Amino acid sequence: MIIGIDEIKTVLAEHRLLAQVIDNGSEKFRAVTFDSRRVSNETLFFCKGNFRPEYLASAKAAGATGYVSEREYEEGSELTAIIVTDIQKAMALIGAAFYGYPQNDLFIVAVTGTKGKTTTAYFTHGIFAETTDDKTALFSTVDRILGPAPEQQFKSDLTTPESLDLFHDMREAVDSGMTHLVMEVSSQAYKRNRVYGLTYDVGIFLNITPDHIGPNEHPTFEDYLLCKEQVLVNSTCCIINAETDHLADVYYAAKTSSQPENVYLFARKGAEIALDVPVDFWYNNDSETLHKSEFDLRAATNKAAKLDQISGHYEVGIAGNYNEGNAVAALIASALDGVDHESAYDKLEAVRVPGRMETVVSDNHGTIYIDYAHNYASVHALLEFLKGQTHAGRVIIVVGSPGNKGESRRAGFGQAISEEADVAVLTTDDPGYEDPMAIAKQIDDHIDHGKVDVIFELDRPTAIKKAIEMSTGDDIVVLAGKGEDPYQKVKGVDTPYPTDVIIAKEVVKGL
Ligand SMILES: CC(=O)N[C@H]1[C@@H](OP(=O)(O)OP(=O)(O)OC[C@H]2O[C@@H](n3ccc(=O)[nH]c3=O)[C@H](O)[C@@H]2O)O[C@H](CO)[C@@H](O)[C@@H]1O[C@H](C)C(=O)N[C@@H](C)C(=O)N[C@H](CCC(=O)O)C(=O)O
Ligand SMILES: Nc1ncnc2c1ncn2[C@@H]1O[C@H](COP(=O)(O)OP(=O)(O)OP(=O)(O)O)[C@@H](O)[C@H]1O
Repeated sequence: MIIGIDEIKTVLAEHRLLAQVIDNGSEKFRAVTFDSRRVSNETLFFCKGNFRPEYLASAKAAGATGYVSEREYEEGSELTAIIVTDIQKAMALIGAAFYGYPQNDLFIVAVTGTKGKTTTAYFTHGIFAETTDDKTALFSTVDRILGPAPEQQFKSDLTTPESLDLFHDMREAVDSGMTHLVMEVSSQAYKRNRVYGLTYDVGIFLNITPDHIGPNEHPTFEDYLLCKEQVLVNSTCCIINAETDHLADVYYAAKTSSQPENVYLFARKGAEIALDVPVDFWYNNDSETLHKSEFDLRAATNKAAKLDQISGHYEVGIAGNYNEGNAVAALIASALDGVDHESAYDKLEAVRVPGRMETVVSDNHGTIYIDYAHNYASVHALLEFLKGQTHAGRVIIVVGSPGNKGESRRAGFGQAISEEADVAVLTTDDPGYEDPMAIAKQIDDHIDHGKVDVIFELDRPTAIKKAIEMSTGDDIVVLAGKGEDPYQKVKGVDTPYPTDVIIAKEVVKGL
């Protein structure tokens, strides 16, 4: 790939981002990166985030011939300097141009929401994989799928990648024959302008509850909501869960860029809708067990009747009644691309998401559920669902909360535990640079000790062992928050961790 300085200047000027160009003769760039460790000859280097000038010196030594930055650096002397007013926006725009606007060759479904993004992305991907003959890429928190080769399928580091990585991966997907892309879009992606300028064919908004509010994420809930709504503002068609909090705000955001006939609302039958707009699709639970849910979906407006191929009966193979709503969103998205009912039905049943609702069964102790739930809404929904499904004795939960992010989760865990659990084993979950005991105590501060027994055990494998060993056959043991995450993030280092599932299986084997 190659990009010329004139194209860069035009792109930036059109978006009022160009402050100055100090031209040192570089006409073209053959690579773009924000990481000095990935520089090659004729690279355009981006100085962003917690950047240090020595990175630019390293980039220059490695062959960079130009840099983009919000200010001039001595370390970049002799390089062409492109000075911009917003580095993150500039990076997204230049990234799209450098990789030849790969988004134009993809039908893109973007999914956002506090909870259910990954599951909905997997449902949507499952349907499209079937109907496009596996020509659907996936950018999710768990996996990235860029093409058919094994090396094009790998674990993600971020939910929504940095813009240059995003457009690079889209280009690779297109060049590998992909026609569709399903991507999760985090609020942080908008906060950091990783997806600036990108538009989607379909945007899905699932729900919003307080989360990701803290020093490195969003300053306020309002900021979090605003960033999430940007997915709809940048989508041609919008799908909204009409049961979401702040529905009016979310709906008005969708209407800023989509005609009302392109905005679809769905809800569970009987739900009270907080806005006077017709719901396009209603779904109704037929039956649910700990292994699957069955539901019926009906089009309810003239607009929805045009997508009537998805009215019908469905089965999803991931337990948790909230997954029905996630599946409905995926069905509407697929209908907007003309997918027919039969193939959709078959695929939904088979879709699984690693680390969501996994089960380990023990003989004389409780059944163990491992789930990625990691805020108030998801822990509450999970525990309520499990209690409704089993005639359980006690609910024993093993849980921690990450350091340096999502600080509001700590109070949320305390609240959900007080409402739904009997015993809480407070432990470690990605403490970062914080003291895990201090985090555990903050969760404990929000637990009602009249209802819940609390045990502190910071070594997570030992916490899991204690929880399983104390359980009896009627109890439910829930290992929350890590799913199949194979690391504990400690002081900036991804420290290998066997996963909750493997630890639970080992404990059960040794009982
Ligand atoms: C707060 C935030 O979003 N930070 C992201 C941001 O960090 P940053 O720009 O400050 O980059 P940095 O890693 O500190 O390094 C600074 C710069 O120096 C460069 N560098 C560094 C070392 C070197 O030797 N040479 C060099 O050039 C780096 O490549 C980088 O460009 O850009 C980095 C990628 O370049 C991200 O890894 C990093 O995400 C951090 C790890 C993170 O935890 N992000 C979370 C909050 C996040 O984004 N989460 C959302 C999901 C949230 C949800 O569930 O809704 C997500 O989309 O994943
Ligand atoms: N629609 C929903 N409402 C409430 N809880 C949900 C919903 N969908 C899934 N969950 C719960 O949230 C957990 C995480 O689900 P999922 O990974 O799909 O969400 P996510 O939005 O991708 O999460 P994150 O942003 O934390 O990565 C699930 O394991 C489940 O417990």
